[in-house]
Amino acid sequence: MFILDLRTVLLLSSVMSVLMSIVLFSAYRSFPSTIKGLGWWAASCLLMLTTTVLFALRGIVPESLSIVACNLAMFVAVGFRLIGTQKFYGHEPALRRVSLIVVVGTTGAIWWTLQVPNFQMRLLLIAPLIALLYGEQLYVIAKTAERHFVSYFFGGITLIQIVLVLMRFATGFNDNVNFSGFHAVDQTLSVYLTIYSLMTITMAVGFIMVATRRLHVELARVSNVDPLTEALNRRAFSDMYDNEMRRIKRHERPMSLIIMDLDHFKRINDKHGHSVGDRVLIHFSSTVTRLLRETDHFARFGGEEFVALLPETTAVEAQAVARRICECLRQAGNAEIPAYTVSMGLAEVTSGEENLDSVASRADAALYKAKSEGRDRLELATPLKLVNSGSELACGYDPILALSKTGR
Ligand SMILES: Nc1nc2c(ncn2[C@@H]2O[C@H](COP(=O)(O)OP(=O)(O)OP(=O)(O)O)[C@@H](O)[C@H]2O)c(=O)[nH]1
Repeated sequence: MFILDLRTVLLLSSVMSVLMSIVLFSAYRSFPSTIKGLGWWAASCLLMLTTTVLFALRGIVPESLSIVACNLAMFVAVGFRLIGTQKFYGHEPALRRVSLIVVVGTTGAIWWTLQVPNFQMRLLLIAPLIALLYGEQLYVIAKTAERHFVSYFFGGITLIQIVLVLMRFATGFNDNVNFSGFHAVDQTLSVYLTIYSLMTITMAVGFIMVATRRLHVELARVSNVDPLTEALNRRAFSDMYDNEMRRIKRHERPMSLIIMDLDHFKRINDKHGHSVGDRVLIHFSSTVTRLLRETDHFARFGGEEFVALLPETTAVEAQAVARRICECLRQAGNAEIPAYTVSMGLAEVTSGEENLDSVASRADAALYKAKSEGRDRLELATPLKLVNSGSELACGYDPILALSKTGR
């Protein structure tokens, strides 16, 4: 009959658990503090190691250690996995629920080990409690994790853990179920414990995979956004522009680019200080982001100059957006920041051949005009074909709309 040498399996699983917890602790120390939960996961790996070692010592050390302490370590380890997962995905950690389950489970383990020894009852109590903890972990992953391979992997392992624990629970209804030591391990239990050991390691791999993926996403985000305003930076915006250009070539729908420059920003800095100036920039960025569509792109080009790209939007439609932004800003002044205004230059992009520099310089010229015409207004850039035609119109502007201070 095929019986695995369980002590060897448990020894290997212990070594792997140590290695995994070292990897997770090192990630915990070196990953950005915005990635939460890693310390809990690392601690859970060490506790799982304790569980495995105590289990392997059955028959050698007293049952209060090899059974009661072993179950306590397992409850705390699975609880830590749940808390780590909740913290990782930004949920409130269920500390009370986990503590309650640990207390109930451990009390049951003490009672049915030391007072009224009963393996079957112990199993029927402990297995569903562990399944509950894993169930909540699966719920958090399903509800919050991004749709990506690593999340499916992590969710999949958690689901397998639940199935394993429930299968173990089902064996509790078999009156012959027992564990009388490593000398008398039957095939089913041997396979179950081997899979369980493997799952312990696989779960740690899952932690590392989701944490690494989060680090990747975080780094990509940091390298794409301006740290003060969280708007895109110029490089990321340029990539977005190239993507939208490809779309224009396919669908031939125009898009609009608006360059925005805060008015007399130097005065705000001089009068209220740099930190208030920074707050104005943050306020401006969040206001515009709120007023744009999710498919629009918004970037800070430097200083107090910003740019918005509105795909599938004509100049006429973009003017309505610009008007909304100007109106919103005029009502912005409060105790935190002074009232401020913005000037804008708008260029419509109709050709899939026009590069960002060319559109931006047309919009910039319109912006310059808005500034010289009194600020707090929008000017429309000369269409590309007129710029290139060499006609009289090529050096002039055709301001379809200049927003007055009343927004009309
Ligand atoms: N607080 C703060 N100020 C900045 C930042 N970046 C640039 N500035 C300041 O923005 C000001 C821009 O001033 P100017 O280019 O003269 O423009 P302006 O005063 O807005 O005048 P107009 O654009 O003509 O209306 C400068 O004083 C810069 O120091 C920043 O990140 N934070």
